[in-house]
Amino acid sequence: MNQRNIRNFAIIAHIDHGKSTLADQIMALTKTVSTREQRAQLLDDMAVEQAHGVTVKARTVRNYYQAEDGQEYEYNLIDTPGHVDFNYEVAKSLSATEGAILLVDATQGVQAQTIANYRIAKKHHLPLIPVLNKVDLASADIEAALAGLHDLDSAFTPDQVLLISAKTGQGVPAVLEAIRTRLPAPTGDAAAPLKALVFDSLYDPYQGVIAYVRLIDGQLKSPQALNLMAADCHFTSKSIGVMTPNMLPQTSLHAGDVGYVVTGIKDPKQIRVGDTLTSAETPTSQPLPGYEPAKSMVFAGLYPQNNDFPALKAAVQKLNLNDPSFTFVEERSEALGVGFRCGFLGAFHLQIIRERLQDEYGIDVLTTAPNVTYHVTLKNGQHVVVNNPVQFPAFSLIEHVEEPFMKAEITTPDASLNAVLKLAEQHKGTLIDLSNNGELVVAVVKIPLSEIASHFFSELKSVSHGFASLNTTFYDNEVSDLVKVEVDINYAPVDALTFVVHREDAPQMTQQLVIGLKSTVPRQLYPTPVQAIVEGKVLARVDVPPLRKNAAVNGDKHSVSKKAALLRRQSANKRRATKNTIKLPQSVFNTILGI
Ligand SMILES: Nc1nc2c(ncn2[C@@H]2O[C@H](COP(=O)(O)OP(=O)(O)OP(=O)(O)O)[C@@H](O)[C@H]2O)c(=O)[nH]1
Repeated sequence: MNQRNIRNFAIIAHIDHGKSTLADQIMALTKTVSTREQRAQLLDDMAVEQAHGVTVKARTVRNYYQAEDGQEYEYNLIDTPGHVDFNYEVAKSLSATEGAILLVDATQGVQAQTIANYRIAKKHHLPLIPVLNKVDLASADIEAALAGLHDLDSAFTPDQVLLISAKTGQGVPAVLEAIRTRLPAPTGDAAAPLKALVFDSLYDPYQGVIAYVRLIDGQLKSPQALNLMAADCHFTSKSIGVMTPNMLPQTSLHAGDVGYVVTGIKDPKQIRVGDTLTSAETPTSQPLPGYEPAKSMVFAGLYPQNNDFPALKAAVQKLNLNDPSFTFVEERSEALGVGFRCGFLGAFHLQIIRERLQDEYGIDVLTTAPNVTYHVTLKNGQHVVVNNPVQFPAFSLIEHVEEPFMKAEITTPDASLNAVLKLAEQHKGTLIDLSNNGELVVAVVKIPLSEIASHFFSELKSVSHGFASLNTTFYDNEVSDLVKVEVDINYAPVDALTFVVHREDAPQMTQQLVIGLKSTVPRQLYPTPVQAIVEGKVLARVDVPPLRKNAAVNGDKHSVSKKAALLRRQSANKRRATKNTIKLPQSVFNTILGI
């Protein structure tokens, strides 16, 4: 196809504003998928996506559009995720496009994630088509939403904004026309040496690594001798093609096209998203700038449930190829054996990775409590960076500890502002700015990342009746009063239960933890003490009751000799048990995730 007739675009929006529904509607209108194939949310086909109703991975689909000018156009659509944890995917998708549709739900107007995505697009200098969705709903407030868009960008005047219902299809043909008339065609040089951006990849058990590429210059054929420039990895393509959304083989791809390359490479480590693909014989002189690696914010240990570490390792490597935004290094825990310490973009990302390991690779993992990165300055002046609570230095050696703080932009209706600010305060947030954007208030709060890493987002949704939205960026590392909590079960420390908390929260959290552990630690023949220890002192303790009645307590009904025999047996068991460790089920480790 002539480059003039190609448009590469993405749809960006706040979570649930209707991106996937619009993508499905575009595929239906361009007859990319036949009605027989049509099923709601074609693009969100990953099991985790259907379970949570959100897009996790960006997708690519080629559509052919018969425009009003009588010509046929190639529309390469890249669907992007909407959750805060996946901003990284959005930036990756956008770098493969020449423009985007900025979709806003008319019942909610501009939200935090709309603003964040808008800024990412502007950073890439991408032209945007503003679109208001869900105008079919009675609760749609078009006037207010138009005003919000105009506040966001003065170029978004009401006559520029398209009104649609992605659900009924109303107004969607005008969006298809706007893509052609308002977004530019790619401008690569088809005669120049091949230069393509690898913007995504996945691992196929039969074909090896499949790379998704955007051709900037030149042509791609198959088989062709190719090179990944940053990795200096030479290979010969097995086949090439486009996504419709299923893989459709092609004989060639040209500058401006988006497609896939079956590389045949079996080692996932060889391919990095952001790398430049070129011809091995006539390489391009200048590689593309590539991506900045994503910064891990939340860390947790992942261990195989069934001790099958090699299987976990293979799965983690393959999954990392498809989602390079999580990091992993091997670690060993006394309680759990060999596993990985992984870094994630946020707590939701951790949950998604865990579920993908289970859905896509059949691997059940044990996870430890998530933590952030601590910067510890020791009394001897040494500086230590801690990503694993077990390595948190002894309290007697510590001068001070710094932890990451985030700048959280919370966009909320005026009515829930008080509840939202109270919640932020409970989580040690301090208000640094408050401004109005129409009906909405934007509160900017400085808050420790550790406080928002697990449940903050859902609490925020609940105090604001679902209306508040959150966008976070790194603020600074600042000094906090933090302590390490160690947990002993039957007097033996369980390293995987170690965590770091703010000193003021330690009494309440350790109490909650031991109460939780009382019902999850498997009962033994003798009472099992569970202790939470902070700086050498036991802060909280429970005894897990024995499987059988305790002779020492319930001895009345027995004769003296029977009682003595029972006591002897129980203490012998106890002596043995301090050496053997009790096998702990996942529920024990979940207790810590729940508090
Ligand atoms: N009434 C109405 N509902 C819509 C419309 N567009 C989308 N929806 C509904 O809104 C919900 C969210 O739509 P999705 O397309 O999944 O939203 P999304 O933006 O892709 O969500 P994420 O991928 O999670 O960011 C779904 O229940 C849709 O059926 C519309 O035009 N009208």
